[in-house]
Amino acid sequence: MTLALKQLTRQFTELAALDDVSLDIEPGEFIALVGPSGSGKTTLLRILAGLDYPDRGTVMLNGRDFLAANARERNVGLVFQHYALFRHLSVRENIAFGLRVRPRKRRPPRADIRTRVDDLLKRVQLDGLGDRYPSQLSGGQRQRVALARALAVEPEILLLDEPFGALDAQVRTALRRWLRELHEDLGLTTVFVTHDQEEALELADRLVVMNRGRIEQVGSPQEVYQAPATPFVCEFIGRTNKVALRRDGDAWRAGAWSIPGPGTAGSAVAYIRPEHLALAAADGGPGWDAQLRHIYLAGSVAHLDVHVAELDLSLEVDMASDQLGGLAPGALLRVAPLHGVAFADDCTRWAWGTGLA
Ligand SMILES: Nc1ncnc2c1ncn2[C@@H]1O[C@H](COP(=O)(O)OP(=O)(O)OP(=O)(O)O)[C@@H](O)[C@H]1O
Repeated sequence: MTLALKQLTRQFTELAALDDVSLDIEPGEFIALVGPSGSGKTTLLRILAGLDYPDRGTVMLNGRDFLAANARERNVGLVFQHYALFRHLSVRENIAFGLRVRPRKRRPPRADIRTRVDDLLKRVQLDGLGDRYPSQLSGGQRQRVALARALAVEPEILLLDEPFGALDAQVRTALRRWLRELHEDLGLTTVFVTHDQEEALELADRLVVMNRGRIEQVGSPQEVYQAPATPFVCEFIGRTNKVALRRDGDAWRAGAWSIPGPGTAGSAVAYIRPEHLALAAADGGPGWDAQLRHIYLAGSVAHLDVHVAELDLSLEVDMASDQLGGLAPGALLRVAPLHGVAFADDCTRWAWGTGLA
């Protein structure tokens, strides 16, 4: 039941909202669409939902034209960021709506609808609130009702656009784990739009990173994080340090540190994750002399701001808080990149260190 998107293009203005997007979504997959505002995520979701149509391209499901089916026939569940509930219906009635409006032949008996609504209320942790009206709920509770309503019709494909955008961090974390379990329990195929990278990295089987209507990279969270395919992905997913390199014989050099690398271009940029910078006492090994400026403690992780005078560059180094020892601002250190990827001016990409591709 692969959902095969081929060369989708959607043009509202001169700049295409979707530009030649192709993607195969496998049954049971949890896909996260990530990208900056305006990159085309919602447009893609709306096309899958049957709320919009591409100017070019196809979507096939089991070899059948998915775009030819109307929104109801597609068997998708939808939750948008501001997906209004019916204000004049109670929570129960909202959840039951999709079942009640079915043609008589496909409509479950009343008692079954009641049982299913009870079950969904429990699943979204709103049992006891079924008789309230949307105006009597918090924003987060309303989104959970919207989710329950989308699930009531037992969709095969669940489409979610920033469903937890309105929730506070703790509830959000709890709900996303719950959503992942639900996705597995119900055997759903889920496409999830989020601005929150951490959410995407934690939840998804595969991330689709979008930029200006195009797909920059598709891969598992680990692939996208550890082996970003483009400079955009390096900067958009996770945090990274950027170090300018120049060609030096067979190597690429930044001050006292150099790495081998291909290409004939004159300059390049290395992208190094904060946790891939190692700190050591100043012993003259490969790396840079640096001074520790600040330590920002964030629970189990410490973010260190170190300054490399020879590059006139501040770098962010992450380490486990319990490894800090006696480190204090002002300390003189040696900083050495362990892994990273680099892109030369002519777009040649290479990785160094272990565990990267
Ligand atoms: N109905 C429309 N008419 C004109 N332009 C539109 C329309 N819908 C979307 N766009 C434009 O298409 C581009 C992609 O929009 P889209 O909503 O898909 O982005 P997004 O990645 O979902 O952004 P966000 O994260 O802010 O929701 C934007 O430049 C947007 O302004």
